[in-house]
Amino acid sequence: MTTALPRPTRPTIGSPTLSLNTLPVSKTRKVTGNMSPISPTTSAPGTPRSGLRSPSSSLLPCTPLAASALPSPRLLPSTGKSLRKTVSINSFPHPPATDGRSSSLPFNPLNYDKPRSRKPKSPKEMISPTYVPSTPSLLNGSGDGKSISSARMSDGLISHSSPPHSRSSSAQESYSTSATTYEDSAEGPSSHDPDASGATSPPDKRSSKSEGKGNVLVSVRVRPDANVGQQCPEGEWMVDGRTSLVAYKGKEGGDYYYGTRPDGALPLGHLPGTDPPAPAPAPARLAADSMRLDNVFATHDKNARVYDHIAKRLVRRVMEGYHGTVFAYGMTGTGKTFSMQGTASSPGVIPLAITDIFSYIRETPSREFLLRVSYLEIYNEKIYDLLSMPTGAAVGAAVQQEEIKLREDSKRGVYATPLKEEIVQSPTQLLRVIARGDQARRTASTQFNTRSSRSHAVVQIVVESRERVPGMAAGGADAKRSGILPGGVRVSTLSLIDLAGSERAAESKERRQEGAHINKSLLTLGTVIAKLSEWKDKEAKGGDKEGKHLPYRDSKLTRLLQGALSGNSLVSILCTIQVGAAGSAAAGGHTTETLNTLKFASRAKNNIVSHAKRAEEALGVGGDGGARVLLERYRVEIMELKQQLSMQAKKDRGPDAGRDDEAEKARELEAAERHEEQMLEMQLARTALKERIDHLNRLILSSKSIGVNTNGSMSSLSHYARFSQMSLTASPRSSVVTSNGPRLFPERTASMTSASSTVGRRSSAGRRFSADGDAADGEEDHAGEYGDGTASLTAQNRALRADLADKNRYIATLEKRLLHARRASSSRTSVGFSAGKGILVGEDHSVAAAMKEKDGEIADLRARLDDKDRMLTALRSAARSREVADASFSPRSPTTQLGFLAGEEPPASPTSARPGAKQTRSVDEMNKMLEEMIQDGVETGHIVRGVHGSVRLPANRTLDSLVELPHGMEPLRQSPVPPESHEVMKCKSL
Ligand SMILES: Nc1ncnc2c1ncn2[C@@H]1O[C@H](COP(=O)(O)OP(=O)(O)OP(=O)(O)O)[C@@H](O)[C@H]1O
Repeated sequence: MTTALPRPTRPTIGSPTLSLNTLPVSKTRKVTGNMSPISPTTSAPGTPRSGLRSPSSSLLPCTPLAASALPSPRLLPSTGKSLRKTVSINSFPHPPATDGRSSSLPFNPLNYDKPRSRKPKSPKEMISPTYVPSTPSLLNGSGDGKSISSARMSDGLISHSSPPHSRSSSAQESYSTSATTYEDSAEGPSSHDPDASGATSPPDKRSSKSEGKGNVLVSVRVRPDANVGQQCPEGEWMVDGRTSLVAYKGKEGGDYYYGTRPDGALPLGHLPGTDPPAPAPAPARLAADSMRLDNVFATHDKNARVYDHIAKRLVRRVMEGYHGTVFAYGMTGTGKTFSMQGTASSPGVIPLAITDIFSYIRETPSREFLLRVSYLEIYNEKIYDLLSMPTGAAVGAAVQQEEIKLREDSKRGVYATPLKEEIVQSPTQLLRVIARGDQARRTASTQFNTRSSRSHAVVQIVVESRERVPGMAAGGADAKRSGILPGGVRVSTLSLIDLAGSERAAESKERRQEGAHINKSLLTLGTVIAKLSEWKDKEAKGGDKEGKHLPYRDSKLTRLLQGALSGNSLVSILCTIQVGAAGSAAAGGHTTETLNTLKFASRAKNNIVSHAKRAEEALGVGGDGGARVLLERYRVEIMELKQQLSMQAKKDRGPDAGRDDEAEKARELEAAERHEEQMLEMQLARTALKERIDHLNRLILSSKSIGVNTNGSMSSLSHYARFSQMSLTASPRSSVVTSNGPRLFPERTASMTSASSTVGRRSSAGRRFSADGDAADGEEDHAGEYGDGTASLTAQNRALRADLADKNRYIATLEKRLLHARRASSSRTSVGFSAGKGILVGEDHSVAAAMKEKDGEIADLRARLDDKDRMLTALRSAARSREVADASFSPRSPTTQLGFLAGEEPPASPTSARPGAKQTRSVDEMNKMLEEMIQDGVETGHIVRGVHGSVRLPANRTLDSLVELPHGMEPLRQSPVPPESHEVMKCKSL
């Protein structure tokens, strides 16, 4: 089945150390010193250029052969060594359809075939019905009391049948690692019993018993010799995977057996937690520390098989809450990196573990998980963060990094800090992170390995998990409502360590220095492990429980492994060796090293006693340990953020919504105000227009009233002429006053026309100063209504008063408008006037300009008002003079002689004066003055004298010409006359 891995997604949860994923770029490792980069030509066929490791094509499974059948000595390792290629995480192989492990095609994590479980080749291969590992262990299954259905294969390895549900690990995103699976039939796929001791017993009891001892797996893997093809090159060595036996029958070093004796009788060596084996008829030179190994992998065993036996169970336990450590130990070039990282066609422990981790997560919907990964190396006794290394750094360039130190606390044990941890959410993402670290790791060409790891590399995957409460994920609303919080968070760590290889003194100084550090740290590791038995004894006696006498601090490696070595972790050790026929390159000079490795394995198996316990569930985020529980921290953070969000949303809905409403209301209000303003403006404009019309009407009427009395005397004519002139003079001014309006109310142009028409019509009804010079009409008019002249003066006075009142009203209106405009904060809308155009609503005018204009208008109006006052005073005076004159000539009107117009002040001292003479004189003077004025007007052509003594404008003159007053007349203050006013005047004059 072809499946596709999901594309890596960026973590949605932030972390202080979270960084964006980067795609692996170059697969070549950074090399140090004189290391020569791997040549593409040295890559095994089918290996992608990414620098992935792949097995040599010449390395094929071999069958143990008799020493006599061993091939002849091979080339020197330096010349015939197989090449090392870095595992390309994102180019892992497509598991082949047949066995899933022999494809040489580059692996594409995004699309590969689901591998099939490996099946026994034939029934004959099953030679042993059941194999129960002798060491009780959570890792080999015996320790937890679970039955492991396993079958020994013809090659001596164990094959366990897979429970139906267990293969989900090889579903999407998984590699087949199924040579061995263990039965968890009692556990449902969704209920991985965290109790490692079995499903039939109360978890805690059983686990406390079983967790006490023997949780160390020690395995040996023999690397094939590239120069001998499929033939087993053991020579003095015998490797039997079937019986987990490695035996050396050397002439010099004696016989060493690791594993079951060749005769299959009894295991060799002492098993921890069991009675010492009965004295066996061991070979004479049986090594004292020889003992049974958990697994011996022959040269033809693939990485998947190795993983299945040494790490699969441990990974599962880690997912269940145990700390787990897997490390590869061995001489340089023996296959540690090959086993841990693997190749494109044969992924190693790390990628397979990652696959299983995510498979487990998929199989466990009842819990939620959070994974973070760090990757460090110990190089020359210094710790470097491989995830913080600058990518693309020059080969051998000094890496500037903050010094990473090891610290210890009661909950976390020993840990490196500051170390970048990346949260990962998919296998691809995790693999890429590790691939990035691999690129940064220091490698160099050595005598035995063209790409020798010059550092110990530690991948740490921290697994946080918590029981998922249905409907309450991440402390959601349901959780809050119900008040039930999800369970505590369990934190466990899987450490996958690829140690640098022990080696002899190298030629180059740099290599020697590196080698010295490597050897020293490995020696310290060996010493610590060797002393563990001593510590065990002391611990059993109640002393040195903390193992203070153990030299953990002698090297960074042992310090970092302290937790695992002291038993807090499940441990699986893979020791890699390379054996060869006597005299072969593989054997030559390496026997001692190989034997040392086996001794190390033996000691580790003997001495390391794990009492690993499942991690306690951390509740809350307090405390040292709790503070690192990101799952809990994030849950709390998410809750807080959700609260903030809801508060914010409320705020937004409340005040903001209120703000919106307010804004809406404000807008409406503004619009309403604007509308009101417009209406007011219109109203004002209408009012002003009406006032102007009324005013003009009054003026016309006034002009009638002051029309030259055709029945009267010349005095009367002169009076009327004079006043008519004044009135006419005033009329334009009055028109000017109202014609100032157009500047403010240009919309009245049309109305103005109408008004003018009205004026014109009315004028036609009673025109006095007809421009056409129709004297007859004028004289008829004069002869009519105002024959006596007295009434006309009174009427004129009244008209002037009305005009004054109009002006006052108009001023009040303008003031009101000005006030309103001042109140308005901005010049949002104003009704602009444009000559000849309609109302322009919405034009923006600056308030200041409008105010200034209005101020000017008001001042102008006030000035005109003054003019009116003066004119009124003059009229009063004239009226009085006339009345006095009338009284003096006509005894019929004694009452009017001293009469005053209503509201007029009486003469200052009517009784003291001699009215007769004075009044006669003043009337005469007045008549004289008027006559002079008329005469002036006639002489200058301003006025045409009619037949009956009436006056009119000449045909070619307009009212404008009347502005030029006859000599002696007091000129009234002139205001600018807009064109409209002339229009009006013209209309009037028509
Ligand atoms: N089991 C194996 N099958 C095929 N090839 C192997 C096996 N083990 C190792 N090799 C090859 O041997 C070479 C050296 O292996 P590797 O680099 O893993 O050794 P190492 O122990 O990590 O060395 P060092 O300690 O120097 O890093 C590589 O080219 C690798 O492909």
